Amino acid sequence: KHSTELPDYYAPWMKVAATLPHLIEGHQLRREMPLLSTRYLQGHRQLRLAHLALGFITMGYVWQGGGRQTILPRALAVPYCTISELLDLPPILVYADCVLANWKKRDPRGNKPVHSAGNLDILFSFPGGDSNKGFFLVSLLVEAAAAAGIKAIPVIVNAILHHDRCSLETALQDVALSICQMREAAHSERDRPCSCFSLHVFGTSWKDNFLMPEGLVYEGVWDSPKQFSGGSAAQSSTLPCFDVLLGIQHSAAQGFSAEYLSCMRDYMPAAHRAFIQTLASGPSLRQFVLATGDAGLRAAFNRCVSALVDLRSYHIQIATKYITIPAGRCRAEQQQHQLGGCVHEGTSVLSERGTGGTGFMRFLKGVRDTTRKAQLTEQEATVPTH
Ligand code: HEM
Repeated sequence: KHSTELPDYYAPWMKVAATLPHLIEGHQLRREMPLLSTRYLQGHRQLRLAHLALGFITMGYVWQGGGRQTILPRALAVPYCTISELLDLPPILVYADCVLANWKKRDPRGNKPVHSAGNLDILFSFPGGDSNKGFFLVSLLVEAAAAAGIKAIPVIVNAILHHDRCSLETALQDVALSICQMREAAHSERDRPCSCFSLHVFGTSWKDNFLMPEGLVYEGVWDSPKQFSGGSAAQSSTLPCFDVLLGIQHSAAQGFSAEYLSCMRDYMPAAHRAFIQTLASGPSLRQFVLATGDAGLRAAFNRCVSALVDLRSYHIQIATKYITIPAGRCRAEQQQHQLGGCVHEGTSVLSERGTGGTGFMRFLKGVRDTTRKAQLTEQEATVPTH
């Protein structure tokens, strides 16, 4: 069962996390908080919920003043790092927190399917109201659409091991359909108010960030400051799973993409990481399809690749709509009015974010173009593979 509540003992965390936008806007997020033990947290789901709540509080605390806060107080740092170690996740808000764990059913007893947006709500958010809620829920629906494709992966591996072409073709169709449905899930939510702007401020890294060149001091945990990357959908394990399945390697001409993407794996839940590693060390689907010389299988494989190219092309459009355009608008506003306030103070952080300001477009297009090159051609199929 998905956890949306912690034992009463943790009410101080849950209360602060639930009122975070209000506290940040009023600059009321302060150091004072009781140092709570982590020993009353039971099981993986409660640990994940606690990691989510402390992640939101930490990001709010650090960025409410535009990055002037470089020490995370002991009462936050100690339990946060203990929980992070138990989960094998870094002590920063990750995608697996703010998207995968950050939801509840509006009507828990109702009959509406959980995947319907109308029945979903988020647990925690940053200032920016419905806009960052939109980002979390859109991403969650895209993840839900990927589930059928991920479930087809073990079927594919088994089919390769047993030379079962028929099951393989059906499972590849399931993967292609699921990737198409990820795109549709993102598209169907296009009218939802969604700006990643506030998320890009409050989800910012303290790694390679000029505002916090040393990183963040986790008081009472480590003697020296630590650097970690902020939450990004690049930490989703869905597309890396499909990349590995289809033998798409983002290393070729793009050392930069490869390094960033492989670094993002450290921000995924341990089980997701392990799944991707196991898949990478298993039999090669690509080699198997080539070796069979079966045109039907090749077409099914290529439909998966095309669906992934379409998804990445659409993703480029949404990144433009939700990041490039709002960030440009905000910078222009800033120049005109010299605005203050925490969100605007954080604008400069944007240019240093993730893959680096406008550089992310080049990165996203490069990744999409490498995906396109993974199409199997008839000539390739006739070249002996060993
Ligand atoms: C409003 C929605 C979204 C926006 C604005 C957005 C924006 C971006 C940006 C700017 C990057 C560059 C890397 C970075 O800065 O960290 C990125 C990378 C990435 N995003 Fe998104 N993203 C969105 C939704 C999603 C969703 C829902 C998924 C998948 C479930 C996703 C998957 C990825 C992946 C896998 C990468 C790495 C590049 C790749 O493999 O194509 N994104 N995204």
